[in-house]
Amino acid sequence: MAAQAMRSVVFVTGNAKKLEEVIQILGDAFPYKLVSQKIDLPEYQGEPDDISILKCKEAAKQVDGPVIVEDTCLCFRALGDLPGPYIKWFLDKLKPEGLYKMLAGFEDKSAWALCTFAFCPGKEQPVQLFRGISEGRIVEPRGPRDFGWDPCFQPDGFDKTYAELPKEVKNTISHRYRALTAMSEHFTSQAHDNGIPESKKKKHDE
Ligand SMILES: O=P(O)(O)OP(=O)(O)OP(=O)(O)OC[C@H]1O[C@@H](n2cnc3c(O)ncnc32)[C@H](O)[C@@H]1O
Ligand SMILES: [Mg+2]
Repeated sequence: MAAQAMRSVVFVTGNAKKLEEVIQILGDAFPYKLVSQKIDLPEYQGEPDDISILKCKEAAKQVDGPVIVEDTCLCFRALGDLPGPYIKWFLDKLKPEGLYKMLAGFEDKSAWALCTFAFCPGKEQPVQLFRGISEGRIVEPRGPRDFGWDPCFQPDGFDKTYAELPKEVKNTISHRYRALTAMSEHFTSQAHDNGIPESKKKKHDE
């Protein structure tokens, strides 16, 4: 099938590392051509679902076409799930060391990462959400510093932080992997329902 016959969708993010992981995780397992656009969307406040919906609607307005956005929260149980959607600012000011120290007075170091992908087919259209969660705990930072709070998040079942784990491992267990799997499955079954045979859905480079 010719590449131009494939519908494309714009992934809007200002975060190059997110984009890198999304491309690595999706591979060709997505029935749309993913095009990226770097736009720094507003950091909304509120509940994660509401934030993702607002963010996606704004992206659809700016792009004026089908878009995907993603929002990531890091929630500390001892802190009533904060910083949650505000993790970006906490990380920016405190760095991974400070995130770890925030829990010094608490026995419970457990945390969970939530990734929400939001899809909107166009301006003024409804938004669909796809979520993925990874459970873990906040530890003294270890490993490379190239992506956000990875050095201080140790996923359950592993003795390494996200930063220490090989990318191929993080990308098969992460909050982002789980959310992308949910989104991919949805669109793949939708493409199937629309009568596009399985063999044509994935082989878009032929
Ligand atoms: O333009 P967008 O897509 O919003 O990119 P962003 O960097 O602003 O991202 P968020 O608003 O979702 O804020 C999440 C924060 O958590 C960081 N982050 C997101 N996913 C991460 C991951 O898998 N590992 C470590 N840090 C991550 C990210 O760098 C931000 O500081
Ligand atoms: Mg953001």
